[in-house]
Amino acid sequence: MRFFSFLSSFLSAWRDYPAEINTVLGDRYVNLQLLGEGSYGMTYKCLDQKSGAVVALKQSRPSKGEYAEHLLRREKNILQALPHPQIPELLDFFVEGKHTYLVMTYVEGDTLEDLIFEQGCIYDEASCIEMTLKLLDVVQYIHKKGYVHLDLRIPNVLFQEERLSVIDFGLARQIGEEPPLGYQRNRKGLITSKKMRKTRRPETAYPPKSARSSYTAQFKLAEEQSDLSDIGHFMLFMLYSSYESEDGADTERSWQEELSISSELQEVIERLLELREPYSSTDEFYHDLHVLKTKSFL
Ligand SMILES: Nc1ncnc2c1ncn2[C@@H]1O[C@H](COP(=O)(O)OP(=O)(O)OP(=O)(O)O)[C@@H](O)[C@H]1O
Repeated sequence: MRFFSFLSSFLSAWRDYPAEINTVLGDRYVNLQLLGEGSYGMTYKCLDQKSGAVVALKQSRPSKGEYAEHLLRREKNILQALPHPQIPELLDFFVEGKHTYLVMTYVEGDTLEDLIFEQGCIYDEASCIEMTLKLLDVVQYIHKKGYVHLDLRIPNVLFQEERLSVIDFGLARQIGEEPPLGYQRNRKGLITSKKMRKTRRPETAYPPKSARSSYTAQFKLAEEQSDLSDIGHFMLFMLYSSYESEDGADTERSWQEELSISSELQEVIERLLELREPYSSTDEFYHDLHVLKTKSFL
């Protein structure tokens, strides 16, 4: 039994082996770099020989069969439905042999994850509010179009100087839509990751249990609140970048106790994380955050 499971994982790894650098995919796209490997596909940075542009190309994993193709087709439809300068534009989609390919614009910039954990950027209350308002411009657009992103994590938000972009619509759904059958998410990069522990926070203090449960739920509900809850975590990541733990303090404290933030911002985040009355809409949250921004610059 063990031998068969070993053999099957060996065969999957062999079939899914990423394309070599400089391989031409789809007779057109030259692989410059493997950007990442997800559960259902691999993403490459490629040179489009026809247009001369650098693009991002997602390739399905053959070992995941038709299901990987189905997920890429979904993502293609969603990108097509959301034309926006801060969302990747769908450029091409094709099936070749065992693979399905989705080609989109390559977004330059650093992810918020890199800015915090690799480059040591520090965000105070005012800059956290400023960045979140920028993110909300895109999120409001997505929601108004009738979709939810459902994966608004710090590796999926990129900054190029002042410009913010949102990527990875692989989990996005129409509001109210059921998740695609059989989908299992690779939950890497969540707030419980080792990276977050680098901040020397007591591990159990954050996130609060009720907030963590929305992450550990196998499927999020396709409603605005799911994205708002992600934005709550997004804001806490930014605010923890300026947190310094007190030497020798090993008592467990909640994020509310650890972070030196205004009571107004704390209340906003508690509403996002549903620790108190949740926001009834993204617009209501936007309004409150805008009021806070105006106050913090007075
Ligand atoms: N349009 C894009 N422009 C630039 N980089 C991108 C683009 N789309 C994805 N990436 C990068 O490619 C890598 C893999 O992206 P992908 O969307 O497959 O997400 P993942 O989180 O690695 O996989 P999964 O969501 O399946 O777990 C990530 O590092 C991401 O930053």
